[in-house]
Amino acid sequence: MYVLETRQVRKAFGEGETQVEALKGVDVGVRPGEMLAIMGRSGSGKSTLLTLLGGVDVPTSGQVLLEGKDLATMSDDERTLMRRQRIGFIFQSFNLLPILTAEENVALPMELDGVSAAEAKRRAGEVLELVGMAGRKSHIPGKLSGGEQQRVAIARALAIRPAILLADEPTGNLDTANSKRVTAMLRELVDEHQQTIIMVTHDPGVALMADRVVHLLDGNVEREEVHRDKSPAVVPVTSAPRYVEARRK
Ligand SMILES: Nc1ncnc2c1ncn2[C@@H]1O[C@H](COP(=O)(O)OP(=O)(O)OP(=O)(O)O)[C@@H](O)[C@H]1O
Repeated sequence: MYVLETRQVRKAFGEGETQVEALKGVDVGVRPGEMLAIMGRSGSGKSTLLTLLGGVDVPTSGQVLLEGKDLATMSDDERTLMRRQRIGFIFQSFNLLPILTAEENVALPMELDGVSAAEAKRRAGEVLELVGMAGRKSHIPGKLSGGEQQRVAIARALAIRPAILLADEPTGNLDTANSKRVTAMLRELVDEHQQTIIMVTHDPGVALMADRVVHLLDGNVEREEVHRDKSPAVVPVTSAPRYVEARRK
């Protein structure tokens, strides 16, 4: 059972001779408490796929199902609400407001969503603690390292307790040390809090931390690598290799 999945998703941009088919019939899904990485060279369709998975855009054909419900059957308002309440987004650029403290950056979207200031502050404290930033909650982004800023952005995304965290190149702007710290933290969210994560990455080291990696090529799934099998029917085999590479039919 997948929390979020695509079924034969196609996405075309433009018309006629200038039409680009960014996705050509993609099936991917993420299981509860699984970390799925999406890789592929530039232009292979990764960002387009993430946009569809997050309900920011709709496919030309095929389905995107969140907990079994087809996003295309929702009205724009319903889809926006679903996105605000069920999906957390993080990006390569941290998108923090420079004049607000870490705590205020995390609390603000909740307050805009109608949560009281006191409750937003309480929840901000909780998620900043979760990402190891409780000690720096009064700092403005300019006083934080890139890795710390990304952790604040992750806290902001987690504040709504999202069913899925979607990450577009979360380590793309970070040096190696910070990239490792942020990736380890995402892994911890999966292992200790069963957070479900889908992340697009170019970095094979980051992808190695995922349970599964889907490789896209020219708008199709090229292959899938399983590092840790999170399917319910798995029987542990002690002699199994560290990961199994399965070519798709
Ligand atoms: N809004 C759009 N209008 C027209 N073409 C688009 C649009 N968005 C994406 N495309 C095209 O769809 C294809 C897939 O793009 P996409 O951004 O999903 O790839 P990507 O794998 O994320 O690339 P990158 O790693 O460079 O971000 C590309 O050929 C791109 O030019």
